[in-house]
Amino acid sequence: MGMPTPTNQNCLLVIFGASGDLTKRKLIPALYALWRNGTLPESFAVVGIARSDYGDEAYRELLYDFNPSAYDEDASKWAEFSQRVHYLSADSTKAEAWPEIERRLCGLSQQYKTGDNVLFYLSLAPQFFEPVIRHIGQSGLVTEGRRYCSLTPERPWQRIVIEKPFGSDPGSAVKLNQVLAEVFDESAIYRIDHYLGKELVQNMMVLRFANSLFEPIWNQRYVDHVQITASETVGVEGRGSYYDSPAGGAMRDMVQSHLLQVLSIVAMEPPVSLAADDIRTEKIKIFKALRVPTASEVPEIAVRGQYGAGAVSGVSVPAYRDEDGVAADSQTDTFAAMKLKVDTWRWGSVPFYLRSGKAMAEKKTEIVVYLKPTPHVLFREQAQKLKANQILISIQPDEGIRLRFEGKVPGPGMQIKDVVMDFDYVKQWEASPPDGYATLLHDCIRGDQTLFKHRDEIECAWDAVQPVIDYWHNNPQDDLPNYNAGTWGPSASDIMMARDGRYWHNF
Ligand SMILES: NC(=O)C1=CN([C@@H]2O[C@H](COP(=O)(O)OP(=O)(O)OC[C@H]3O[C@@H](n4cnc5c(N)ncnc54)[C@H](OP(=O)(O)O)[C@@H]3O)[C@@H](O)[C@H]2O)C=CC1
Ligand SMILES: O=C1O[C@H](COP(=O)(O)O)[C@@H](O)[C@H](O)[C@H]1O
Repeated sequence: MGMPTPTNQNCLLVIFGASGDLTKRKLIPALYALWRNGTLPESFAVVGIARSDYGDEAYRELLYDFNPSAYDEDASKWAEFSQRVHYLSADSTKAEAWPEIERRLCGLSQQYKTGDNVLFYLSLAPQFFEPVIRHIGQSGLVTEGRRYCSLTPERPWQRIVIEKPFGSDPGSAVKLNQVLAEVFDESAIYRIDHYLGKELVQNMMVLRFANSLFEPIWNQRYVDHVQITASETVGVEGRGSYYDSPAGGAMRDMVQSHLLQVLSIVAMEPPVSLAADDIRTEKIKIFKALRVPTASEVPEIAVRGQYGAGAVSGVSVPAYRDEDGVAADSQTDTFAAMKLKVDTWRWGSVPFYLRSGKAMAEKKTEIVVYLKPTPHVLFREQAQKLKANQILISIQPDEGIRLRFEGKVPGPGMQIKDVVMDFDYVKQWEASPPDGYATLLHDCIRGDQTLFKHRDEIECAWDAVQPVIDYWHNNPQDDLPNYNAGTWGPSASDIMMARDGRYWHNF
């Protein structure tokens, strides 16, 4: 974790799914950014594998043309970097493709002197994870005795990065973990969650553990509740058939993965050190402490939404059910909200409210910690107007941390109004936050698992949300769609908060 530092670890990066959106939009630009700031190893090369038919040069052109703005105005820099990027047309899910894959990887590792260090990146649809992992295991690329990750340059390593979705329910996640464990040691498995690469998520650790200001109040004695929101203005944007499949929906796509990860960092105990294992140990405890709801509790603690037609920032958006690949009577949740309890000494009865939705009024990802009122209200005449103190961590956009508290209005008398103290990331550092994929890829290459999910985190996260998913599956909702595109989601989610005497942070 932390600022990228030069690494002396050689590495051949093998991307499966190299013609896809993620590779073109995120992975190659992130590698280029790392190369530009000198944080890639000297001996480094990329080989992309997919079925589409390209030669090396045509593939480089494909990458550049997809996203020219990611590669500077200085075309010579891209030309220099891209010489390290190669392409192999092969169907990695098929055994017959593997002799050629092995031959090519061996050739490139000799050419670039990367030795036996290989980073496999599965940028594929989830149905291809298992066959490709098995083929990697059967190849000569991961051999017995080398299935570990090592920080010493002399000892070769092979690691695997696996993209989301990590399973679609507890059973499939356990199965995928088993298949991975047959080939790789846990210390060589990098389950990526791009939210953990976001600067303000990482800054949460610093906020909590490098300051004496926050930690003393970070508990059930002072915290009333915590809200974690990830609202998006986009709809499903061409991913309708995936999103509307049994593996899709906001609860699986966002809450089970990203939002629970964020929650674990908000809720964890201080680790004994910054070592990856120590941090992950504390996160795992939080995942184990998530209270698993019963079916009868679901209507009280969870809300499902689906958007109908509307407008986002003045632009018309069709109803979810009118998107390509979506069933006309779809029950899929494009919005999900859930109240969770973390059964630990620190958090007692403090509720954590999570919500995420597509086609909403605004794009924002934030954590808001609401503090309890003072034990005694001295300003009785204004008691009704006093607002809860809030610690707001804005993950994106407008990255920063804002404290909201009560202040005196200037002039005679004692008028009180809430004021904001603002740490604005861009103003403070005079730079935009780096892209999370650069941080995460760099960590994979240097062997730091801090920002990657352990198998236990994934399995417990599924356990916590599965009762809600099952309840929704067994109880179709006849009021869908129940929110218009461009709004803050279904009224049921406000009602869930109002039942607890609370409201969502919407400004
Ligand atoms: N795109 C994004 O922003 C994000 C994506 N992800 C995850 O990353 C992974 C990749 O996503 P994305 O790039 O969007 O997906 P795409 O559909 O754009 O790309 C998938 C890749 O898989 C290859 N592929 C398709 N069918 C087969 C097949 N039968 N056998 C072998 N290869 C096949 C395709 O190449 P070809 O047809 O040439 O073989 C292509 O390179 C997914 O798990 C996704 O959930 C996660 C976060 C964000
Ligand atoms: O993983 C995913 O994340 C994106 C949202 O990511 P963000 O960085 O823009 O907040 C979401 O659109 C997508 O559905 C989901 O799979």
